[in-house]
Amino acid sequence: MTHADRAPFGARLTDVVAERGPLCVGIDPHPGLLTQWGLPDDANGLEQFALTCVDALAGEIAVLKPQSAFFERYGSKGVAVLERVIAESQQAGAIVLLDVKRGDIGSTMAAYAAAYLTDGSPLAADAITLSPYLGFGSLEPAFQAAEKSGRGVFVLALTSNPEASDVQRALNGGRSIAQTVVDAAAERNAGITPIGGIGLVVGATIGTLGVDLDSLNGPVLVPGFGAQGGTLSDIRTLFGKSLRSVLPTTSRGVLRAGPDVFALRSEALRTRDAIVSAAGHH
Ligand SMILES: O=C(O)c1cc(=O)[nH]c(=O)n1[C@@H]1O[C@H](COP(=O)(O)O)[C@@H](O)[C@H]1O
Repeated sequence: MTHADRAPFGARLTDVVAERGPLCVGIDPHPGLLTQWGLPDDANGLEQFALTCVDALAGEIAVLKPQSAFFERYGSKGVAVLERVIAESQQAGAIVLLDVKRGDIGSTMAAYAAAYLTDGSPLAADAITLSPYLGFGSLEPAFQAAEKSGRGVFVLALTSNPEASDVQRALNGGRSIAQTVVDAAAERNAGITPIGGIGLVVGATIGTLGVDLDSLNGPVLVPGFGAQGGTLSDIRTLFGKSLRSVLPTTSRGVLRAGPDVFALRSEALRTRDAIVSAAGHH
């Protein structure tokens, strides 16, 4: 598929979530998980792990989120596995959100956009994660490449780690940094139906939301439930009426059910069903 016939990301995400339910599963091949699955901590073990995840999940789960670092640590062989994970997951109908958390000066950002958000690149995914630490505006080349090709981005706003609040909750002219990220994303998503392609990342573990997401008009990726201690009830409390655009994501919480393909798939489906009933979705 080329950018000419790919629908905008917000529409594609909305459709796949309507069909498959609101869940993203992270493909995070931790060395400890490889061991638990009886696999060697090398590129062959990585390949078996990652392709088992694709086999179990890509035909059923709306979004898969491979975490790049766990592939990069095996060098070029690991990156080759990541390329297969992206291509084979897309073929099975999943949206692939490549978790790379990029952010750099504009001209270098253009090179990241060419690598991850442009047709013809072997690492092009449907969306990537971005860090706004160099300023939201520095991410512009990624926004443009994504918009042009029916792809999306998820910008870190309130991350799930305990160190996050020093920076993200700091005030800038009376608004928190996180709120400035929300507002800048909202401005770019305004008027797009059903939703815009600039998503945000807001952790399930953050305690209180403290930002106003009402005008975002974009998806919210919510990591941190499961292995990091966040619960579905935390998600419901945090997002209340904006719950419809929330996409919970979990990695270890599902991956620990492997290596059996059926056990892995049923744990993912069980998680998805729990989200659907907690949210009163669909
Ligand atoms: O962008 C992310 O995906 C992300 C943002 C965040 O605030 N917290 C967070 O945990 N993540 C990622 O989400 C995944 C969480 O994995 P588990 O804790 O195993 O569910 C990891 O790949 C993290 O890198």
